[in-house]
Amino acid sequence: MSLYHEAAGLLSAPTTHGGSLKSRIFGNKELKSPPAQVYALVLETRKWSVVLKEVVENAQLLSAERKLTPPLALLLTHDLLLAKSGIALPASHGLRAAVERHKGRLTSELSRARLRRKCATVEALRALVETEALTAGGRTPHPRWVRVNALKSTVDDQLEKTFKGYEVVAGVEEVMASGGGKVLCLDGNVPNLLALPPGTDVTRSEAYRKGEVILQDKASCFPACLLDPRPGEGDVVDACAAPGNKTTHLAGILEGRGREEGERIFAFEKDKGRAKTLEKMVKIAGSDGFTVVHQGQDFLKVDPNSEKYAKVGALLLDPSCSGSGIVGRDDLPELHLPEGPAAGGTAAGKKGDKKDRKRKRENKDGSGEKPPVVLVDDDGETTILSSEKDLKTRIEALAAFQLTLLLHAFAFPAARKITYSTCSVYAGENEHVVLKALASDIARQCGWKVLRREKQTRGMREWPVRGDPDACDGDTDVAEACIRTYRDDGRGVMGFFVAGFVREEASTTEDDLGPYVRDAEGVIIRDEMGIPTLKATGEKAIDLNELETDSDDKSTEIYIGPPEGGDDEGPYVRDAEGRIIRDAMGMPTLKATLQTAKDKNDADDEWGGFDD
Ligand SMILES: C[S@@+](CC[C@H](N)C(=O)[O-])C[C@H]1O[C@@H](n2cnc3c(N)ncnc32)[C@H](O)[C@@H]1O
Repeated sequence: MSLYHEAAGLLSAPTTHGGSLKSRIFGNKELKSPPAQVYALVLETRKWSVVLKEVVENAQLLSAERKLTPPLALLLTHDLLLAKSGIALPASHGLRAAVERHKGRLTSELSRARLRRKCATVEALRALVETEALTAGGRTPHPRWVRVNALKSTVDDQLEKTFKGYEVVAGVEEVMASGGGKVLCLDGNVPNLLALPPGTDVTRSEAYRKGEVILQDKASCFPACLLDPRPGEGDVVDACAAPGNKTTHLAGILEGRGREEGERIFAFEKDKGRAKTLEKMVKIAGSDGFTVVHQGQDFLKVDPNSEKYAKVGALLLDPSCSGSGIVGRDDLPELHLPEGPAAGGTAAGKKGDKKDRKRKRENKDGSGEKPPVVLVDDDGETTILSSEKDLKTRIEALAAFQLTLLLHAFAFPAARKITYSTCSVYAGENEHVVLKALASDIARQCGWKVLRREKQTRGMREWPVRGDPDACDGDTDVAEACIRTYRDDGRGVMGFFVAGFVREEASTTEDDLGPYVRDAEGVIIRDEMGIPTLKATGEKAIDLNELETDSDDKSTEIYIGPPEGGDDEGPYVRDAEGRIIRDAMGMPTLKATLQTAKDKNDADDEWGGFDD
C-alpha cells in the first residue's frame, strides 16, 4: 500500500522543491517502496496527467469513491489502464477495488480522450503524450532511434515489413515535426540507423523480438562507426561490453563487410549480472557464432600479451562513466490533477516538504546548499552529490579509472585502432582523458596518436559537433578529432563523447635516407623510386635504415620470387605469409604487419585512395 501513498505525496509536491524528482526519490532514505518503482510510477503518471485528469473527471471517479484523493485516483487509474502489470495491490485491497469497480467507464473515457486527439491506437496516444510531456518539460523531444541489425536484416527489409506504410522523409527535423505520424528517416551519419517519432513503440514488433532491429541512440552508434572494423584487420575487443549495444553493432559492421574466417569479437564484462544480459543480446542479435563473451572478466586483468589476443587489431572502450549525458526524463510537465479533495500528504511527502522548506531558506541568502546532482551510472549505481566539490572528486575518480582502462588497451601489441567513449558531458571524463592518454609513456612508446578528423569514416568526419578546444588546452587538432553530442541541441541525440586512436611506429624522421614521399603525418607513402609503399591506413612504413639494421631479425622467413604457380610479375620479396615487403626494385614496401600489401599493379591503380 505504501507504493501508491508514497507516490501520491511525491506526485503532488511542487517539482521545483528539493532538486529533481530523481534526487528526491533516490535520496529519500525513508521511502518504504523500491525507489525505482516509485520513480517510474510518478514519472509516467505525471506525463499522462492531462489525459488521466479528463478520464477521472469524466468518469466521476472521485465523487463515487470518497476515499480516493486526486493524486491517488490518477496513479491508480494510470496503472489500471496503462501499466502492463496493472495495479500493484492484492485484488482484495480496498484502493484497488475502488478503482476497478469503474473499469468499464474509465476504459471508455480513455477511448474518448484518445479519439479526441485523433489517435487510432493507445500506442499512438502514448507517442503523443511522450512528445507533449517532453516539450512541456523544456526538453527537446528525443526521436526513437532504431538500428537495423545487419546480421539479420536490411533497411529495405524493414521498410517492407516493420515500417510498411511509413513515409520516408529527409531528416530528423521532419520526423520530429510530424507530430507522431508514420514517418521515419534514414540517418546520414550512421548506416542502417532509422529515426522515428518520439515514443514510437517498436518493442512489440516481431523484428524487435527476433533481433532484426535494436533500439540504440544515434550517439551510442558512433564508437563502432569510428572504430570502423574491417575484415582482415584481426580480432576486435569490446572491453566494457554490457548490455551489448556496441558489441552487436561491431558484429553487424564486421559481418556485413564479409568477416574473415576465424576473426572474432572478444567481449569483456566485469559485472556477472550485466554479462548475462550481454550474452542474451549477442545471441538475439545472431553474433554468438563469432563473439566470445567473457562473463565477469575484468578487462584490466586481461593480459594483452597473451597468445589468445595476439591478433587483436582494434578495441572499443566504452567504460562506466557519470552517465551525465543520458537523456533525462526528469523535467516534468505541469501536473494536472482532477477536481476533488486536497491531496493527502504522506510521511515521505511531508518530510520531503520540510526538507524543501529548509533548503529554500538556506538558499535565500546564497549560503545554502544547491540542489544535489544525481549521477546514475551504467552499473545502476546512484550517487547523490550535494556539492561542487563532491562532483569534482567523483569525476576525478571516474577519470582515473577510465584512463587506466585506456592505457591498458594501448598495450595490445597488434592493435592499430582504439575508440574511447563515454555518455558523460564532463570534460574531465572526455577530452582530459584523451590528452592524458596521448601524453602517456605507453602512447609514445607504441606510437598511439589521435585519429584525426580527416582520417575518420565519412559519417563521423561530417558530424559537425566536435570536442571543446578549451578542454584540449587549445589543441584544435585534438579538439577536431574528438566527437561530441549534446542533448537538446535539436539533433535528437543524447550527450556523448568519442575519440579514436591510431597507431604509428615511433618517429624515426631524424635520420631518414629519403627522399621519400610522406603524408601530412610523416607516413611514408612512396619510396625512393616513387613506388607506393602502402595504402594510407594509418600504418607507417618502415624507414630504409631501420629495415637494414633489423635485417638480422629471423622472425620472418624471407624468400625471393613469386610463389609457386603465382602469376606475379616479380621478383618481389615476400615474407613467409606472402606479404610483399620489397617491390620489384628491391625497395621495402612495408614492414611485415597485419596489413596485407597490395601488388604493385593494384597499388598503382588504387593510388590516392585515402578515403574510408
Ligand atoms: C557504459 S557501460 C557499457 C555499455 C555498452 N558498451 C553498450 O553499448 O551496451 C560500461 C560497462 O563496463 C563494465 N565495466 C566497468 N569496468 C570494467 C572492467 N574493468 N572490465 C570489464 N567491464 C567493466 C560495467 O559493468 C558496465 O557494464
